[in-house]
Amino acid sequence: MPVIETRQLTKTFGRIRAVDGVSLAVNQGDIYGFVGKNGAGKSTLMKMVCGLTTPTAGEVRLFDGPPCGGNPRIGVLIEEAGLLPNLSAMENVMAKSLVIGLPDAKKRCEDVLAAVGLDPASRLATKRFSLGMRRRLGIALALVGSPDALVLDEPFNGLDPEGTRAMRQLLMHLNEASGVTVFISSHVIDQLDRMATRYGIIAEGRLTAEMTAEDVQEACAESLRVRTDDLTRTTALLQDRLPGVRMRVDADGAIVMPGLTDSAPVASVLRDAGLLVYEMSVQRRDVEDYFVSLMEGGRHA
Ligand SMILES: Nc1ncnc2c1ncn2[C@@H]1O[C@H](COP(=O)(O)OP(=O)(O)OP(=O)(O)O)[C@@H](O)[C@H]1O
Repeated sequence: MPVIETRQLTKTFGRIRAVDGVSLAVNQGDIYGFVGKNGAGKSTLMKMVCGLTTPTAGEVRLFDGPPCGGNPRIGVLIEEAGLLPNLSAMENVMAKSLVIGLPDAKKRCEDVLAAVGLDPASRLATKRFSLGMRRRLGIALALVGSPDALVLDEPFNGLDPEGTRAMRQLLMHLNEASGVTVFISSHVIDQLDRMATRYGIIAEGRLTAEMTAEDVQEACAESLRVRTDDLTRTTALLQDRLPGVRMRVDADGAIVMPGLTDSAPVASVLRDAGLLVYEMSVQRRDVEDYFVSLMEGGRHA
């Protein structure tokens, strides 16, 4: 079941089409990594999902129904809305838990602050917080109501590598242990790698690709790359002689066989057929390079 669904969602600011006809579905149990360069439209889409801004066109559906204001089943971190600057971290989460009517609020607030690495006993006003501390508190506020789903816009911004790792682990634990669905944006693919179960790529307001973590693994797996003087014959021959081997053809006419690293059987087929081999190499595509190419607006190869 889709927890979050957008249908042809569009937002324009004057002539800028910040989000341009995006239809995506975040399913129950997904950690959906929403990836795009600065200004690609991630925050604008997430704000529409959370009802913080109205769509110019299209529709948002939450839990298979129309969105209702401030849905308590969804915890949100978008920019820094909601921090009370003169209050401490504990007072901030307590304020939110009173608004949503949490039972046993004090214990829940202490637990959630500890989980994000903030001291519940600290009296420091949030206006004195570093960017990383504000991010942690924002995540605590998103979590305090034990939501079924989280919408997190660039949650790792301002966190150091150790803080990023701890936060990733926390989110993965919530997903695995409690089935919390996570819709998370980032322009740094490294932050989502080995965490996201699915990805959506946004470039200039458009969803240019959607894929599973397995798709990414396959696209970036070690592959044998072969280029000969006759692509059609080579493809037919390899399909015939090496059944079960997956193949794709790259833009330069090379046949790429993901997962195959032993060149001997391929070399022998090509030699017997008298084909001229221009190139035969084992290559591995860098995950970051792959995403950068998709973020530029390229299609999912
Ligand atoms: N309130 C606004 N008024 C005018 N233009 C806006 C407004 N909000 C966003 N935009 C424009 O819409 C486009 C998408 O912006 P958005 O903030 O959604 O991108 P983003 O992918 O979240 O970027 P970042 O990673 O930098 O946060 C950008 O061109 C931005 O300048």
